[in-house]
Amino acid sequence: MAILEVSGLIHRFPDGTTALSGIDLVVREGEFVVVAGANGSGKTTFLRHLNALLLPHDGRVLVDGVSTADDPIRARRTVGMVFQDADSQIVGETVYDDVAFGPENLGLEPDRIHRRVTAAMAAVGLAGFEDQRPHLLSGGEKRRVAIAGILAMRSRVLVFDEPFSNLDYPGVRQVLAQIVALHRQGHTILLTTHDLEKVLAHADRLVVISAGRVARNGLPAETVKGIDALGVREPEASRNGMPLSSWLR
Ligand SMILES: Nc1ncnc2c1ncn2[C@@H]1O[C@H](COP(=O)(O)OP(=O)(O)OP(=O)(O)O)[C@@H](O)[C@H]1O
Repeated sequence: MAILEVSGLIHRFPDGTTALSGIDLVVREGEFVVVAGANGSGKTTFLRHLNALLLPHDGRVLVDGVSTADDPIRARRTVGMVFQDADSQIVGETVYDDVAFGPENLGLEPDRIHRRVTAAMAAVGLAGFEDQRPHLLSGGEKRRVAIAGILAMRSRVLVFDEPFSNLDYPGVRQVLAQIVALHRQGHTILLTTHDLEKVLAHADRLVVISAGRVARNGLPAETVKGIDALGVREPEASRNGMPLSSWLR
């Protein structure tokens, strides 16, 4: 069953830049899709359409069968987004308040909010951080706070824009392990990265965007071959004819 159906999606910015020039993509519930592409190819603009932060100028984006233009609130509840810049996503004075922000906006009762926040924080390994100030956490911890925030919303689709940027090796491993665990629990995952080496072994599909269009779409091990021509580095293992390996092993 398709949870996301994008067809003929066009996005133009007010200055005339056409960032997306006809994206077609279907994502099934429970899939793990990696979206790659050179700088400026349109990845972030595309992701922002999935939870109705942007709306199509032409074409359509269906989330669980409903157009984002018709019901943006529903799209925002279904699709949770972890932005590249973790600081821009912090809204609470404490980690607890920050994670509680989403469920509070859903209008849930305090008891339910508390249960959801506690469960989400435990799931990302942040139990005990409740009273800390989010701005003072490390980059990896901030990203885990953002992940807890979308878990507390019970988002079925989790979208990560460059989740490994600015993280050290343990930080990458922690966030990657978190994403892989969420996929195993049944969440649909979409993730952009310039560093396919870290994640491709876990993905069901690789989609490459070039000049605002889907240039490639298929099984990771096949689709990644010769990808350099589209401005994305082919992992060393793939170049050498070896199976894709994971940073978690
Ligand atoms: N607010 C904006 N106004 C005008 N043009 C924009 C705006 N935001 C992005 N663009 C342009 O739209 C195109 C797609 O940008 P986008 O950020 O989606 O690319 P990206 O693939 O995510 O790039 P990166 O890998 O650098 O993050 C680029 O040409 C970019 O310059």
